[in-house]
Amino acid sequence: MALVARVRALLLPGSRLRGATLGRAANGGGAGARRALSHRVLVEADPAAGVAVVKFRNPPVNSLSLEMLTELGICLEKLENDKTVRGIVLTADRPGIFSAGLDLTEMCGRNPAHYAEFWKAVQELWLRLYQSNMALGAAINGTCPAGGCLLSLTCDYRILADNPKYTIGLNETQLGIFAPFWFKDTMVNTIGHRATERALQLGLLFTPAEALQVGLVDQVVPEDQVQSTALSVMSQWLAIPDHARQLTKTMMRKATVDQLLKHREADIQNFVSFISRDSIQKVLQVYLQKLRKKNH
Ligand SMILES: CCCCC/C=C\C/C=C\CCC/C=C/C(=O)SCCNC(=O)CCNC(=O)[C@H](O)C(C)(C)COP(=O)(O)OP(=O)(O)OC[C@H]1O[C@@H](n2cnc3c(N)ncnc32)[C@H](O)[C@@H]1OP(=O)(O)O
Repeated sequence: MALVARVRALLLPGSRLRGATLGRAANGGGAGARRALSHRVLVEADPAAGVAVVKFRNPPVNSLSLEMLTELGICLEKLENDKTVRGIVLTADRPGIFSAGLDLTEMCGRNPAHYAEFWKAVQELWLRLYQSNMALGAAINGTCPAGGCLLSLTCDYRILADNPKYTIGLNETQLGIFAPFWFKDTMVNTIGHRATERALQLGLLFTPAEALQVGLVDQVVPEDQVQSTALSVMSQWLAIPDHARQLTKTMMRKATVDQLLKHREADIQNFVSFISRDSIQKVLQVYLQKLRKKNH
């Protein structure tokens, strides 16, 4: 059975995320707040506010492995079907690393079928987030490179913790790979063409001050206020009638979404043949070894 189907089977039947019946929170949250948990994602829902906080908990670095992409996708699907939820805030369960981006071990030393399955899952999560009818906010409480940055860019707004260690950007070229067209389009839609061209060619990771200046994030706040600020900004988004906000969002994002939908299969094939090249495998392995050497 493909991994997506396996995780789905694991999560759906007896899952604590099943249906709309999330458990009541043991602590924290408003009256009636509910808490649910899959292996890698914690959901804290506050039906009174109409908001769910989705927390990444995939140690050590919240990398987007196939399992993580799948679990996150299933959680989002459930929340989208929950009539009490109108907005979602994405954040890391533990401050320090929002997400280290795509899991490099999924792109190294595997076979073409695995690369295709992985890339399809990346596309699916992006499509789910970028087309979501929910208002989406990112409470970025840690470093946020590459795929982590992409996740935050799918949201309607971004709040970043004021810590110079928490850099954000699409740094793919620094690894010797590059951001595909729909990563690029998502950034262009946020900060414009020229700033994206510079950021992507140089693989820039922006400090909070730089990210604010270029418009990659909307607000930089003290570290202990990231989630509360994201929730308070969410109340502004939810003050707008849903249908009007959703139609506007669709109008703004449709052309970008359509590009990927139109070229989805070709994009998978391009990824597989690019990532399978010996030269690309070599640079990824060297990069991973460098990361690992730090710790051994
Ligand atoms: C011609 C047609 C072409 C068509 C083209 C189509 C597609 C284009 C091709 C490819 C597109 C790919 C797009 C890729 C997107 C990505 O997201 S790539 C991932 C980029 N991420 C990074 O560069 C971040 C790397 N990590 C770090 O910089 C640091 O780990 C950190 C996040 C700053 C955290 O630092 P620290 O707290 O010090 O933790 P460690 O560095 O010690 O890491 C702990 C362990 O975690 C492992 N790890 C870190 N990041 C990743 C990762 N992304 N994936 C997998 N594993 C990761 C690290 O190796 C450590 O492991 P050990 O415990 O030492 O074994």
